[in-house]
Amino acid sequence: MAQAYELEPRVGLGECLADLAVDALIDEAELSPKPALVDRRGSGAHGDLHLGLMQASALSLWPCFQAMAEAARAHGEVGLPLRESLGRLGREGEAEMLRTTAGVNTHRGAIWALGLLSAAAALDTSQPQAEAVAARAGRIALLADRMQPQLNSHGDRVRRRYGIGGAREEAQLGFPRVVLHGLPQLRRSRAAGAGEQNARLDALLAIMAVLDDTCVLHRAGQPGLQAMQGGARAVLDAGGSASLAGRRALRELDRALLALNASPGGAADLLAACLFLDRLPAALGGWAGSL
Ligand SMILES: CC(C)(COP(=O)(O)OP(=O)(O)OC[C@H]1O[C@@H](n2cnc3c(N)ncnc32)[C@H](O[C@H]2O[C@H](COP(=O)(O)OP(=O)(O)OP(=O)(O)O)[C@@H](O)[C@H]2O)[C@@H]1O)[C@@H](O)C(=O)NCCC(=O)NCCS
Ligand SMILES: Nc1ncnc2[nH]cnc12
Repeated sequence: MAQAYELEPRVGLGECLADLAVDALIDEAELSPKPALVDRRGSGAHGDLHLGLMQASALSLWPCFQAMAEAARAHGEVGLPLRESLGRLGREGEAEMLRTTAGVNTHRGAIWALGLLSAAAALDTSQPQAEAVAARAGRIALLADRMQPQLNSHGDRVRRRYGIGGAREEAQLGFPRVVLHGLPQLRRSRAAGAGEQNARLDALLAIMAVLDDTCVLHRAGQPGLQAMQGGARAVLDAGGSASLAGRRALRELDRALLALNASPGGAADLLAACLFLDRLPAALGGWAGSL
């Protein structure tokens, strides 16, 4: 069963969306067993991350998501002023995350994805369906932030080396891996009777099977990306994480990615985006209030 979110009348829209975003991040972090990622079992392929840090990082981002939603309501439309407000708030959110984690990058991609989606959801509460919200987020992401400092990120280096789009393009296209792969798989697995945790694992695998994850490419190159995409497809083809054969294939995938030091951190962020979008219509149902 999907989690139910009900708005208390006194809770503001920004607070509601920040709750949804943080819940999605915490649910993603706690979901287990995820291949080579931080979960309840341990740190996966990460020497510098653990579950407590992921939870603390998620909680530290609540004010950032609330402020992004409020900025969207204040600006009232997709445009450069909103894009540049979100860029500034995103950079402040990153700084707060790094203060909380003593410099470890836990959720950079998640700030980007969930920040855009929170803003897009706040812009038009009468259209809370995943496709509409993701498309609106994409229109914001297409605008160039003139204040954006020159990047020399892992993602930037990998994009130039392999000619792939990365986190920015995923958003600009309206989050196709979430809307066309993760969400449909989440719903298919639920409908087939998989428990909620297995349905979420299947959604993660559906995203991994098609994502050019710059985190994996940076750590393990093309062999890592092929292992991630092919291994995730194999789990789903074997019957998904709720089946015995699928569980075996999932253990194989975990072992293969750990051996390659390949962590699908981008796919994990997009699973959180998927959970956020899945819950949004129920959370915003009948919303007629203001901030
Ligand atoms: C546009 C930005 C997202 C910057 O993107 P860019 O690609 O230039 O920078 P990165 O620093 O590499 O961050 C991108 C992160 O996005 C996730 N990701 C990867 N691939 C995809 C994909 N195909 N689609 C969507 N998302 C993707 C991924 O995040 C996760 O991995 C992080 C850990 O990565 P890394 O730091 O490389 O860590 P390690 O491998 O562990 O490093 P070492 O130990 O080896 O050192 C983790 O945080 C997960 O979240 C990518 O890392 C955007 O950030 C930006 O422009 N920001 C500026 C402010 C702004 O405008 N904000 C807007 C607010 S709405
Ligand atoms: N569970 C997780 N493990 C490692 N990196 C991540 N980035 C986002 N979620 C993550």
